[in-house]
Order: sequence, then structure tokens, then C-alpha cells
Amino acid sequence: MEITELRLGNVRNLAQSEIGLVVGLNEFVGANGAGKTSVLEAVFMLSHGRSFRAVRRESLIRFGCESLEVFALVQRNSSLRRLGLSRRKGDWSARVDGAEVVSLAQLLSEIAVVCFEPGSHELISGAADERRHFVDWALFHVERDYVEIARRFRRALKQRNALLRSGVSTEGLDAWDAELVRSGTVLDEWRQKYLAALLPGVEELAKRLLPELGVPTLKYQRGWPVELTFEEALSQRRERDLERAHTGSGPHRADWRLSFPAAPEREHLSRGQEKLTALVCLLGQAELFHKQCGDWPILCLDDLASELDLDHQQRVFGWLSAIDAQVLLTGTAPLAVTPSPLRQHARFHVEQGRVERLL
Ligand SMILES: Nc1ncnc2c1ncn2[C@@H]1O[C@H](COP(=O)(O)OP(=O)(O)OP(=O)(O)O)[C@@H](O)[C@H]1O
Repeated sequence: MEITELRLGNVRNLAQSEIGLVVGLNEFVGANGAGKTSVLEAVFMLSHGRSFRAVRRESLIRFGCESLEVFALVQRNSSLRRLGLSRRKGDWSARVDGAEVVSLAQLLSEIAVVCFEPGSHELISGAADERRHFVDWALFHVERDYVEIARRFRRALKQRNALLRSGVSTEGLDAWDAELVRSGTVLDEWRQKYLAALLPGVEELAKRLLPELGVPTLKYQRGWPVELTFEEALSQRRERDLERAHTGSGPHRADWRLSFPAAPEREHLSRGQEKLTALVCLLGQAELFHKQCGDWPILCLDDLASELDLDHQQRVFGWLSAIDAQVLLTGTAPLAVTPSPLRQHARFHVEQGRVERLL
């Protein structure tokens, strides 16, 4: 899939920008603070409904402005979709082909963006919810009933925790346990299946980008002891859950990690190796998306040159040159590596919130 046209209004320091993108490599070059990352952030918002670096979507609205607009024309297989996310008069709204959609999920299902940025090492070294989000984002695109199952699981967990906290009565816990087990077991199976499918691609990418660490293994923890079913875990730990007033086992506690022969624990990875491991996972995710959904997600690479040394940049470009994904890349200077001559290449200069095509 590709964005052919991107229109931004009041996104951080970008007042109004209309950017025609090419299907291959789109390079955004400019000084620090020029607005390059903001372009990627806007694209990411369309596919995730949030920024990759701000907790609040509101912080993206240009200082002193009340409205924000992100619009993209997206070519996917043979269809062309008009996607929009905006905030006007204090309300966020999402549009697909001009019509406002009831749920944000309808917009998010139309576009897929995989982004590597300076904070991506959190996927390896950060909290478990980063790694659950990584898997769940893919499940959202791959599993038709994901939204419904995840909603049922969240609701049951919230209700069960409320009952545990109330401490008044444990009546009703059985019903919520049953619902947690039904939806939670499905989530757990999907996650296991997804990670098993991800591993071969991750192994190949690790050989290319991190050969010195050896072939990685992937360890999945589903959030309760392996020797128990989820139902048994909930029932055996009910007393403890009542004492602690929250549900201590379940898919909401799941985690996974990559382990290398030369770096068995993540504490053994250097910061650069953490970043490369995150990149391996993200590129692996993009590749698996292509296998499972039939098209490549859009790849955003923020400030790649300051994240990776030249040799690793070359290895990444070697991989990129063999695939058909649209790439959006930022840097303070033009690329030091030569991208594939077979792919289209556009360069944009970003300065004080203005984007101008150079090449
Ligand atoms: N809500 C906002 N309204 C206006 N300007 C903002 C807002 N939030 C951030 N900025 C400014 O917008 C600019 C764009 O930041 P951005 O991170 O996109 O720059 P960049 O070109 O990627 O820089 P770097 O190379 O330093 O990463 C910065 O100068 C920042 O201070």
C-alpha cells in the first residue's frame, strides 16, 4: 500500500502542507526541529490513532490552533481510499472516503504503518505492554474478530477488578471468570500463533543485521503458569486476587522476548543492539504483514542515520531494495547510502514547518 498524497494542517509546526509521495523511497531532510518527524507522526496517527512519541494526541495540535487535520490518499491493491483524522471544536473525528466513521477501528483497518524511531528500543527494553501492543496491532489486521474479542476481554477484566476492589461480594466473579477465560484463551492462542509465524522472518533479519549475536529464540509468557489452564489459574489465585484487589494472571500480563546465544538476557544487549533487535522485530512484522495480508505496510524510519552506523544502514537498505514497500525516511542530511536505482526516490526539504520537494 502507498500514500500518494498527504495533507497536513496544524500538525505541530507544520501549518499547511501538501506532500505528493512516490511509491518508493521518500526522504525528508532538514535541520533539527524542522518538522521532519512530525510528518511521520501524522502518518503513524492514521494507522494507530495515536502518536509514537506523545501520550496525548492533543499535543500534536499546532500551538495557538484549535483544529488539526491529517488526510491521506491511500492506494491499496486496486482501490484508492481517502482517509482523514481531524480535531475540530474539541472533538476528534475519523473519515473514510468522506464519510465519518463510527469507530476509529474502521479508519485504522484501512492503513498499516510500521515505524522505527529513536524510542523503538522500548520494544526490547521497555515495559511488557509495548510488546503486547506490537503483537496486538498485527492481530487487529489479521484476525477478523480481534476487535470484538479484545473488547470482551477488557470489559470482563474491568468488571472483575471492580468486584475484587469492592470487597463487598464475590458474587458474580464466576460469570466474569468464565468470560475472561473464553475471550482470554482466544487472545492467547492468537498471540502464540502470531509469534510463531514471526520467528522465521526475525531469524533471517537477525542474520543480516545482528549476525554476531547468533540465531535468536523467542520466548513467550502467556501471563499465567504453563502447567495450568487459564481457568485453573484464575480459580487457584482467586484468594490472592481478592487480597490484592486485582486480577494477577491472564493475557493482560503476557510478554515475549528475543534471546540470543551471545546475549541471553536483554541486559546483555548494548543500546545499539537493542535498537537493531527492535528494528529486526519491526521489519519482521512488516514482512509477515505482507505474507498474511497480501501487501506491504508503509515503513517509516525516523532519523535512521543517527540510530545506526553506516554499515548497518547499508544492510537495512540492502533488505529494503528487495521489497516493494513505500518508505518514509527522515534525516538531518541526505542519505549516505545509495538506495536501489530500481525504486522511485523523492527528497523533500523541511524547514521551519515547510515541506518542499527537491528531487
Ligand atoms: N504543538 C506544537 N505546535 C507547534 N510546534 C510544535 C508543537 N510541538 C512541537 N513543536 C515544534 O515543532 C518542531 C518539529 O519537531 P520535529 O520533531 O518534527 O522536528 P525534526 O525535524 O524531526 O527534528 P529533529 O531532527 O531534531 O528530530 C520542533 O521545533 C518542535 O519544537
